[in-house]
Amino acid sequence: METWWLANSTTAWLILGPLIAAYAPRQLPLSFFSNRVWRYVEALLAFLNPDLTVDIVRREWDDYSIQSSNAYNEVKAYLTAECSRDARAFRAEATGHGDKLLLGLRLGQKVADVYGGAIVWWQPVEDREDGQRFTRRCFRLAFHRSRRDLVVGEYIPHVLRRGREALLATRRRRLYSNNIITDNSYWEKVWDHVYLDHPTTFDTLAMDPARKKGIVDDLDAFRDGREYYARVGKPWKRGYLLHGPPGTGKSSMVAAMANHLGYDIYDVELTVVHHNHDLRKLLVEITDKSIIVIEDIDCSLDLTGERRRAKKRSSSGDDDDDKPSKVTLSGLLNFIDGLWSACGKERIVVFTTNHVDKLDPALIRRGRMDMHIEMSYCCFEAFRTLAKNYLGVDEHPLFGAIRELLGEVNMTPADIAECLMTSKGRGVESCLEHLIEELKKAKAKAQTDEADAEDTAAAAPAEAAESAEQEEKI
Ligand SMILES: Nc1ncnc2c1ncn2[C@@H]1O[C@H](COP(=O)(O)OP(=O)(O)OP(=O)(O)O)[C@@H](O)[C@H]1O
Repeated sequence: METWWLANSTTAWLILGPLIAAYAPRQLPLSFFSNRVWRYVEALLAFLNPDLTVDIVRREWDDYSIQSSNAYNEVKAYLTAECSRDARAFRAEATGHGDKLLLGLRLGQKVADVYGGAIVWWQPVEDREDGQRFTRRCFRLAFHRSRRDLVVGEYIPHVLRRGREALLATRRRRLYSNNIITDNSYWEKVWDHVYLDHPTTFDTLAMDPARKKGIVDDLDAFRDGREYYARVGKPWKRGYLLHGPPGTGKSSMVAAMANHLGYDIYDVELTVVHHNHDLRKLLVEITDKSIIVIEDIDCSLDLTGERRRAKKRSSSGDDDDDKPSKVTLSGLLNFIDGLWSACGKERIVVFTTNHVDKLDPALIRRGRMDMHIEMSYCCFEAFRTLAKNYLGVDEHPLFGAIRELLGEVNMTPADIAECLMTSKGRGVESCLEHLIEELKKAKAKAQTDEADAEDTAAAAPAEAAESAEQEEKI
């Protein structure tokens, strides 16, 4: 009899237990049970369903913002590297390295992991919380409640650390560009990306070697500066202003920086960002270890005009002036040192311009743009790098003539690279001779332009006097 009762009650609990655990209301009115009875019920429920779960969500959001989660990507990388062998259903992704595919867990696929003697379960799931309009994707971690301290205190940090390492090892760097943001795009993708395969490195970038070394050292100090930035209480961010004529290598410098540091590039096209608050949407989606670039910043927005307009408004007392529909200087300054300082780390911002004198000093003051780098016309040392890149030579008897001409004439590295490319296949000597011809032509043109300018300057007072005389007669 006793055995029968035990068998039947055990079977009943095995069937009913999970149902009670799943459906029992969490907050029954306390008046219904005495405290003590309720505690027994809680203990029973815990006994029947002792697992705890933690969701690592892909995107974190509150009522006002949405943010990609680094932790989600790290968990994904960890599971792909360490646990996917036991899975049966996969999701394949291109690695970008040859024909290899990376196999990740498919939605719903459960895998086990063992750590410190504890078994935990991972499952990628998609669900919708009560009251939420949108489904959310997450990795759900389940473990026995007795392992809570081990899992939360040691296992999760271990997973994130290993995931970060796996991401770094398999990562293909990306070049992001921003989409047009509409009012509906709160939940849409604000960045698109392609994989970054730019060949420029600091070895192939043509510029004065001492200045190049200064920049590389500065980048290295930044990359290794986690503790330094924490100690001095500054956000781990750095700003570079690249200025110089077209074709001197500003974009190439950004690519070299990204290749050197192993960072992604976020290329911000400000002309399609219609409001200051849209910059915020872009910013919160940017991942750490990235370079944010705004090219030709002087052309991207009326940075000088906004201050003038502000002055005019305050003098006329007209606050209801039509608001600028585009990003303003103050919006951009907030972007750089407001929110920008408050979230994310290990980020670099780069502005490029052909006209540094047009920029508002507030935008480029030290602290916002920490290092101003002038990209200038090709010097002889820079030419040597180009000769090595394009012709594969370190020395040549014609280098002397080229050195002399480069001291007298301004030619951009882009123009020199073009000369060396167009004469490809003709042999080194012939290439260099072609370049010398081009340099001589450029020198002759510069001399003619200078003479013309002098003539115009000399003629100007005589012309002014003549027109004044005519005005007097009238
Ligand atoms: N310093 C340089 N070192 C090596 N190559 C260079 C350099 N400058 C220019 N080039 C060559 O010229 C091309 C154009 O250069 P790049 O776009 O980097 O110049 P830029 O200063 O950004 O020009 P722009 O102001 O017009 O955008 C590059 O693809 C590269 O081949």
